[in-house]
Amino acid sequence: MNGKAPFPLLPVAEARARLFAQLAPTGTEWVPFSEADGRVLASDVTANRTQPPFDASAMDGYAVRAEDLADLSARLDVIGESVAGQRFSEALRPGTAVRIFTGAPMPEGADAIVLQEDVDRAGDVIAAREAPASGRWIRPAGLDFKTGDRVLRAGTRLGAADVALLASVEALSVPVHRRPVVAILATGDELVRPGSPRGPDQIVASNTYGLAAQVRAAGGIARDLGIAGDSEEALQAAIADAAGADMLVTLGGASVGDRDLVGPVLRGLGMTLDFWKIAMRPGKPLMFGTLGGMPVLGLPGNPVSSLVCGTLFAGPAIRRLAGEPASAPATLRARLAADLGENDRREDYLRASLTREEDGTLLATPFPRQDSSMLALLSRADALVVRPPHAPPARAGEAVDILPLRAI
Ligand SMILES: Nc1nc2c(c(=O)[nH]1)N[C@H]1C(S)=C(S)[C@@H](COP(=O)(O)OP(=O)(O)OC[C@H]3O[C@@H](n4cnc5c(N)ncnc54)[C@H](O)[C@@H]3O)O[C@H]1N2
Ligand code: MOO
Repeated sequence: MNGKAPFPLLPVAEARARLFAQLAPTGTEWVPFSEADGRVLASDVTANRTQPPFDASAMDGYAVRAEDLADLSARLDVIGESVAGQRFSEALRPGTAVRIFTGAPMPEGADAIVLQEDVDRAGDVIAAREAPASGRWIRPAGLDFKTGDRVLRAGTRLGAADVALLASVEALSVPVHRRPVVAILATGDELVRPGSPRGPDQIVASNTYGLAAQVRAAGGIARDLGIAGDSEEALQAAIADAAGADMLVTLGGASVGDRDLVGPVLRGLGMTLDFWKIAMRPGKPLMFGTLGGMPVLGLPGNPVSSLVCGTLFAGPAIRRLAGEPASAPATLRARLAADLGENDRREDYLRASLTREEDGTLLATPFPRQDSSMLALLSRADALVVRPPHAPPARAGEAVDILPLRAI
């Protein structure tokens, strides 16, 4: 040690709060409801109709007056039929029943359904084996929603059920946030695109593609700015191509080496630096600032560091730009399958596999190697085990927070 105090590192949660503080959702556009899945609502949606629009049967059977069947020796005359799409137009008189099917309107005067399985029918006369209570198997008008009900909230990312609901409430077009355009710039003289000729000391660039996948998963549009060499001129020219994007993500050149020029060049172009270096492993050299109002996130170049920072910062930032609420990725609880040593001052995100015990408990096995260059290991990981700064040694069996990386 040279005796100097270590460079202060910003806690992960504080870094994310500072990032969110600079992000505003994109503007609004209208899309047909049928193309709205994956988009984020810019306004609440209210129902333009009532569902069901009438009291409806929930079962196939007979619409009756419950009081007529209080005595099971009663016989009821079947006087007609109500089907979905065509109601029985008369009212039910005492001592009568109407054949009815699921979803069909209840005839006036009927207050219960008796299931067809509970009925003996001879010609047009029925006897019930079960006495239905008043209201049984009836869906009252408006059970699902009524005209004017708020059925979806602004900030909701629309899924399959939501799109079906939009159809049902006849919200024929809906206001959604524009998909944020995220410019991605890889940096480094050593990098070449996959499939391109390369020299013996060159590396295939991979981070752009992982980041682009994360951008799309978060609802954004990835704009690939290519690879800039490690010179001020190359970086300046490439950064100019980010004009008009909603966010710029740079990859690599974020650390302290002589060729780590991304921060200095951005600051030279007028970027206001918000933070650089956070208490996280991998991902310590993460940088964030704003350039002419555009948020700029500088991710470290190590492939695992890039993608873990993408998961923890870029993804949530893009979701926020796309109109979702500001929130950290959700963690789950799991039990450790192995002992872990004491942690240092950086919040640790350990690549791990997941299995389930017989009772359903998740069991996380951190990989023995955690080098932030090892993409094959990240691809094999099911989750990241989160270890707070200065966590004491942990024993196998202890509960820990995990961040799932794939559906479990
Ligand atoms: N003296 C110190 N050295 C380093 C420190 C430090 O604090 N002091 N921090 C280390 C940490 S932690 C990280 S993380 C790295 C990150 O450095 P950079 O962001 O400057 O990344 P590069 O040097 O540009 O690249 C690192 C590594 O990753 C490869 N790389 C870069 N971009 C891509 C890409 N688009 N696709 C695939 N691979 C990429 C690059 O070739 C290097 O091998 O710094 C440590 N050093
Ligand atoms: O943060 Mo670096 O990502 O430890 O390798």
